[in-house]
This record gives sequence, structure tokens and C-alpha cells, in this order.
Amino acid sequence: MASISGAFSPSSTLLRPRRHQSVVFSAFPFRRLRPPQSIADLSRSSSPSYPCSSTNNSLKPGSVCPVEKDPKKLWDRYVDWLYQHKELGLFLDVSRIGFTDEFLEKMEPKMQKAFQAMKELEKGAIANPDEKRMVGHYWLRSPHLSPNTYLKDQIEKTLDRICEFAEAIISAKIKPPSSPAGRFTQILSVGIGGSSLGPQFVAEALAPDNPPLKIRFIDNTDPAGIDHQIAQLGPELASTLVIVISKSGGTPETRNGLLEVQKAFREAGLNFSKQGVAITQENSLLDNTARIEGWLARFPMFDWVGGRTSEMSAVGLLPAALQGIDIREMLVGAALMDEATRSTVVRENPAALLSMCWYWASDGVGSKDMVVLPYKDSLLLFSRYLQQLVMESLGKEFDLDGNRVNQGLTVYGNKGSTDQHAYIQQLREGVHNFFVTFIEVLRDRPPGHDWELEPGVTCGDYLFGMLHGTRSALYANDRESITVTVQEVTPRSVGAMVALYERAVGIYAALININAYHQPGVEAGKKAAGEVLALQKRVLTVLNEASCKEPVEPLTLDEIADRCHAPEEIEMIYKIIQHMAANDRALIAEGSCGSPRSVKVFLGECNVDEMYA
Ligand SMILES: O=P(O)(O)OC[C@H]1O[C@H](O)[C@H](O)[C@@H](O)[C@@H]1O
Repeated sequence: MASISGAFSPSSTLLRPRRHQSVVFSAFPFRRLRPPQSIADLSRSSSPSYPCSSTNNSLKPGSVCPVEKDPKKLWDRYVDWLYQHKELGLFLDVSRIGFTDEFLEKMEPKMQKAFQAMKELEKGAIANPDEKRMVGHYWLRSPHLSPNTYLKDQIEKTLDRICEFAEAIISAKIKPPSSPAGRFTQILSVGIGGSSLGPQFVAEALAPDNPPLKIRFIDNTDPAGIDHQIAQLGPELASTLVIVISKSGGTPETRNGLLEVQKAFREAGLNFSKQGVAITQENSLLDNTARIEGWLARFPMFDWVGGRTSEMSAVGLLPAALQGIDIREMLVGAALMDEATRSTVVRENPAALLSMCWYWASDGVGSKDMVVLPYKDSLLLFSRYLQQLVMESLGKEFDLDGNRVNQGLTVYGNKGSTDQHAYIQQLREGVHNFFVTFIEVLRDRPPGHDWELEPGVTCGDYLFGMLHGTRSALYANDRESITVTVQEVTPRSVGAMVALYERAVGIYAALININAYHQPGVEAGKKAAGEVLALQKRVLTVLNEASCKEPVEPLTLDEIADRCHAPEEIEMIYKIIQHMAANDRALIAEGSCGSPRSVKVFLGECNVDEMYA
């Protein structure tokens, strides 16, 4: 790599655009052998072999299988395993994952079983048995594959409506009633989890510098965060289209976000219903609210699309279209990737290659974390998006046969090269509990804008050097990695990447025999949150009774817990008091919060109505 010295003495040399450049690359003559019939065939073929012996019944060699270091053999492995999708301009390099021929051979029957499971899923099987639901996100980009014409029509009609609505908003055929701009200029998206992460990722990746409508998100029940978003809109609230997204239509954080935004509208003298849009399942609480209040529009979320795989439904497509992103291109990218990932030849199926690598790298039990490092600022949120897609899908206590398995695959990462200045030190030299996925984007800038900031080297060359330097340095220390390469960040390539990972998760889930499409663990936290709020109400009632006495009776935490009939909840009661005391809740706490036993509490005023309620 070029030396750093002199890096800040820009040379103004403009690069001559070479029109043939990308063509040369995409037509690079990667040798494609006659497709082998199975992985087992491959292991008997001329591919280089990696001499790791397997321990008894494990699919992976027991201890550490040293990765190939011989440059010539590594190049052979690179060339042999390089996957290319020509039409999408996407490459997948798995050469720096050390799977062996023996591993591939043993995996082959499992892979074939997984392909069969995916085939049945796409045909409309109840692939989510707990919730008795079909899993149909693949139909969203290929409606003709839906199991019946009713679903096909639903998908197509919804897509047409999204396009028409977005066009009417952008062209100001539909206007907000009291906007000085005379048109919608902002989107405020209210939603959480799968109803927000995809739209956030896509906005960051694809929104133009000056979109027809700018988007911001409320994705939490943090009052300060909500206030910040509303304050940032300022007078533009009058020109804001509020899209409330919730599949269930009853998620508390989203409901709270909606109530806070509606209050802001009231206070600004605006009519929310003329600016509100709902995306939710038919007849959900949100749907009924939107219908009764006469909101501007309602779009459906289908029962058979899960939140974390909803990017190609109205959830992802409506916000994207309103930002001027070509959503039909996103769908084309996803459909092309779906087609490629239906192949039952592992080597020719990039999602199968990914899931097979995950299995190898994490022993099929999540023993290693997946660090996702896109070297492109616009893909910053990809790892965050993947975190939900992968971890909520694969992180399960039981397998499909009811065995306790505590499965999962941890995902984290932000972007390169920024993360090289944060935690890559540990990855290179510290605890060896991860593998990396590099996301490489070949095109640095739009054509005609590049320049050499030192002789022969552009800013993008540095980014390129950082990626490959890190990949090599990690590999030299036996740290495995996968590299996904795309030509550019476009609606098509983003659609393809979403589809690639959706399918990889589906295949991997089949390999480890778990239901990827439910999330029973999330319910426990929601239920516990409800219990905390119920306890808070009981605490307030007890305090009110004591505070209405003459004279007022300050209570210790033990006394409050006893009167709430919840002595085992004393710690939570302490936390409730601490939180309310910090938030001007007419509650007076004497003593020191640092020594909870000294605390005595009463209310600043007695609420007589509540006493007799
Ligand atoms: O879209 P919603 O029904 O509001 O759900 C939003 C999110 O909430 C949940 O707790 C689930 O774990 C997520 O999978 C879901 O995406």
C-alpha cells in the first residue's frame, strides 16, 4: 500500500474516465467448470484438498484446523470457489473460510434437506408451525410464485397502490392541508424492530442527496428521542407525512410514538388524520384506529410476512418510493437473487455457500460471532439490519423437535475502515471468537468525479487497501472471513443483498433444525415490562392512600412492598421510586437513594378521587 507520508498533499490529477472499465471487470474470464452434481462430487474433483482430519462424529475437525497459507494454493482455492452473479454484478468469496472436502461431503445430505425445506416453504407450507403461518416474503418480489391467485393479486395491487400513492405525494397531487410549502417535504416513520430497521438501512444506503421527501425515524419509547425528532421538524411538521408501521398494530413503543406525535400535531393546531398513514395487518388496533380517525391512507401488512423479512412489502417499499428510490429495481434485484439461491448445487448458490460457511465457522452452534464490515458509509446500517434478521431468526431455545439447543449466531459491526480504529485490534490479536464478513463495493464514486490525492492513488484506493489489508492481516492470524463484493450500491444490489441474507438465514435455520420465523423469547421481555407498569400503578395507589392520611404517613420501601403484597418485588419498587423521583412525579423521597433502607416516600399531594375510585 502507498505510504501514509504525503497523504495530505493533494494532487489535482483528474482521472481519465475509462468507459470500458466496469465491462472489463464483469466479463473477467472466471473459469466456470461444468456444474458438479453435488458437494460430494466436488470433493472428488480436482479442487485442492485441505488436510484436516475429522474427529469422530463432529462435522468439523475438532480443534483448530490451520487455514491454508501457501499463496499458490490459496489462489487456487480463491479461483475454485469464487461465486459470481453476472447480472447482479455480485461476487462471493469464501476462500478464507477453512472448510474441508470432508466437511462438505458430510454436509451434503443436510444441505439437500435444507433445499427441500426451502422449496416447500416457497410453495406455501406452514413453515412457522408455532404461529401456524406460511412464510411468503419470497412472493413479494415474484408474485407469480404465490400459492394462490388471491395472494398474487393482493401483492400486485398493493405494489401498484404504493407507486400511485408515492407519485401523488411527490407530485403534490395529495397535499397536507396547512403546509406553507404546499406539499409534503418530510416523512416521520414511527415503528420498531422489523417495522423500522429495513427502512432505516435502505434510506441510509439509497436515498439521494436531495430526496423529494426526507425521512426521520421514531423507533423507541424514549421521550427525549421523540422530542428531538419532533423538534428537528419544527414548523415542517405541517409538511410531514407520518407513517406508522406495525405488523401487529399493538406494539407499545409504536403506539406511544404515535400518541406523542398526535399530541405534537394538536399543539401545533394541525389535523393529524390528514397527514397520517398506517401500514399494518387488516383489523389490527392500528388499522381500526386509522380507519375510524379517517387517516390519509392505509396499506396492508400480510400475515405471512414476518417483520424482519418485510423490507420488500409496504413496510420497506412505501418509505423508499417516497424518497425517490426505484423500488421496482429493488424487487428485481431480490427476485434475481432468489432465483440464484434456489439452486441445489451448493457451489452455485451464494446463500447456501454463506450458510455452509456459517456452519463451519461457528460449529453449527453459534460458537463464533459474525462481524459484518461494509467498507462503504452508505451501508453502515446493514449490520444493524442483519442483527435482527439473523439473531431474532436463529437465536432459539428449542429446535423443531423440542430439544433444548440454545441456538444462535451473534452479529455485530459498523463499517470499515472506521472500525479498524476501534476494535479490529482485538479481532487481530485478542480472543478468537468470530469470523468476518467484508462487504466490498467496487465503484468508489460516480464516474468522472475521482481524482488522485497522491500520485496514482485515490481516496477510494485507500478504502480498498484498508479492506484488503485487514482481510490479509486477519487471515495471517488464522481469522476466517467471507467477502461479498458488489459493483455499486444501487436499488438492485441492495435488493439482492437483502434477499441473499434472507435465504441464507432460511437455509441455515433448516440446517440446525429450528423455526426461524417466530420470536417467543421477545414475549418474555414484553410481559415483564407490563408487570413493571402494573406494579408501578399499585405502588402509586398505596402511596396515595398513605399520603391522604392526616398526618401524611411516609413509607419505607419494605412497607410499600408489604402493602402492595409484593415483598419479593422490593428491588423493583425501589427502582420505580427512583425513576419517578427523577421525573417530577409529585413524589417525595426522603433519605438517600444510595442507601435504599433509609428511604421514606410520600406523595406531594393526595388524590382524593383515586382514593374512592
Ligand atoms: O411490527 P410490529 O408488530 O410492531 O413488531 C415490531 C417488532 O416487535 C417485536 O417485538 C418482534 O420481536 C419483532 O420481530 C418485530 O419486528
